[in-house]
Amino acid sequence: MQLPNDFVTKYTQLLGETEAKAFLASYNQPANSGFRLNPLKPDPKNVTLSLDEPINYSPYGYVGKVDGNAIDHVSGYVYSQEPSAQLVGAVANAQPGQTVLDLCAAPGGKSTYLAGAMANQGVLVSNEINLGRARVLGSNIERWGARNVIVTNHDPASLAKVLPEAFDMILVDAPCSGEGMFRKDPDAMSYWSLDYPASCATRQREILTEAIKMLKPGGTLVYSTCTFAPEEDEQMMAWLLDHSDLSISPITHMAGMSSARPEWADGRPELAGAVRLWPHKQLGEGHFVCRLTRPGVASEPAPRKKNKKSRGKQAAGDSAVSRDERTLWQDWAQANLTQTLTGTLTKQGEQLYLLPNNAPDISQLRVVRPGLHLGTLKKNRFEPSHSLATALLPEQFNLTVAVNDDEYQHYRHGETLQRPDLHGKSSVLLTNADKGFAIGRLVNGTIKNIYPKGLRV
Ligand SMILES: C[S@@+](CC[C@H](N)C(=O)[O-])C[C@H]1O[C@@H](n2cnc3c(N)ncnc32)[C@H](O)[C@@H]1O
Repeated sequence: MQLPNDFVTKYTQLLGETEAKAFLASYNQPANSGFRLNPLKPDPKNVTLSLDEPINYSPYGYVGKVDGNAIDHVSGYVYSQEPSAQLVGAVANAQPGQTVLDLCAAPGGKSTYLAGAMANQGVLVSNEINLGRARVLGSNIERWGARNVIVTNHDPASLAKVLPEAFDMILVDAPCSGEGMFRKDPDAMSYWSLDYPASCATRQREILTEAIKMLKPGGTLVYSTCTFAPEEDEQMMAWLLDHSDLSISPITHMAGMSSARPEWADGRPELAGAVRLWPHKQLGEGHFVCRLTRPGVASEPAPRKKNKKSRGKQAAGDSAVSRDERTLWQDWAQANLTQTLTGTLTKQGEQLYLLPNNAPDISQLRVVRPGLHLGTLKKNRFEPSHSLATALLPEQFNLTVAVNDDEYQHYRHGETLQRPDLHGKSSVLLTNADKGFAIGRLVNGTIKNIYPKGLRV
């Protein structure tokens, strides 16, 4: 790979001749692929991918390449994520019941990690500034089957205005100069110049300034990049220490991890508590991760104030859903599901969602996905959402239909399936290799295809 001359010179000066040689040579090696299993699934290891090469710092992580059309991927049993990116979720260590923000979240690698660790308890707000990318994030959250995720589309400053001190944990996986992406995406190199890290750093300071406003006292902030530039890594953390009450909470080292380099910033020793993953020292593209905590103890959240503007047309809250609409959903759920789902019904247009319990007030936010998508409210009829296929367990459906590999392909093409022995009309969960991947509509022996057009092959 032809690296920019300035890049070579910069890292030769920083690392010294010998280490720089190994580092720069790593760019001639192929990129590493990895994936994570989904702890939200009933039997997460039930996948056809090899689990022979676990990633030591990522409890559900393995080395290997995912096929996007395979049932493991389509059913949300696995998420493709290169090994070193998995350290971020591991360090964040999100807990069930927490209120968590992933501020720069698309396409969702870290958010799916956090959601898996939270076990559908608590609330994860996954925010993405770019609407197109926020929609991709929404569909990855859907495939992963997480039920407690609210996907928003905001710049950090406008989010901070609405959600001050709202989160126990905030992840800032910052937009960066992406020096760890060059192997995966050589085009990323075309943006690079000697000045590029400094311009990325300006944006990172803006993002962090807003992020810390949203952190509760006692909360944790995790900052990460996929670049090696000290301007965006150690120097950014030194700046944050000077501009906040946060302090670094050192990351315990495991094989392959290196300490961050205080001497590449202002030399303060605590910066060594952050971690660098280098491509010449471990299997992965490279990352910088730093965990910081805010002093204090979080107080109980203040009771929600009713917002005058949003009353009546509230985006969040049961009040937005009429009694008839609620009945449509409840009738469908009673006929097709074995368990009641908890949360607050909310709607966007004719789309019905289940907002997780204890969700922050989202009525002032631009929301792409307010929790679990339940389905579409039609006139006198409820159409279940595809999300239910990946978010619910097979035993939560009254009727599941196992399909073979050919039928799996056919259904994903948009074809109907035949089951002459099944009578009546109902919704069914379709499974392949015991994994729910789609909802179908049974009408007297025929399973009509309601697979979303955007997901068809
Ligand atoms: C490194 S990527 C995030 C990757 C993601 N966390 C994952 O694991 O899949 C950074 C994200 O920040 C977003 N971004 C760009 N400018 C931003 C800004 N000024 N404020 C917040 N986010 C921004 C980008 O659109 C991008 O999706």
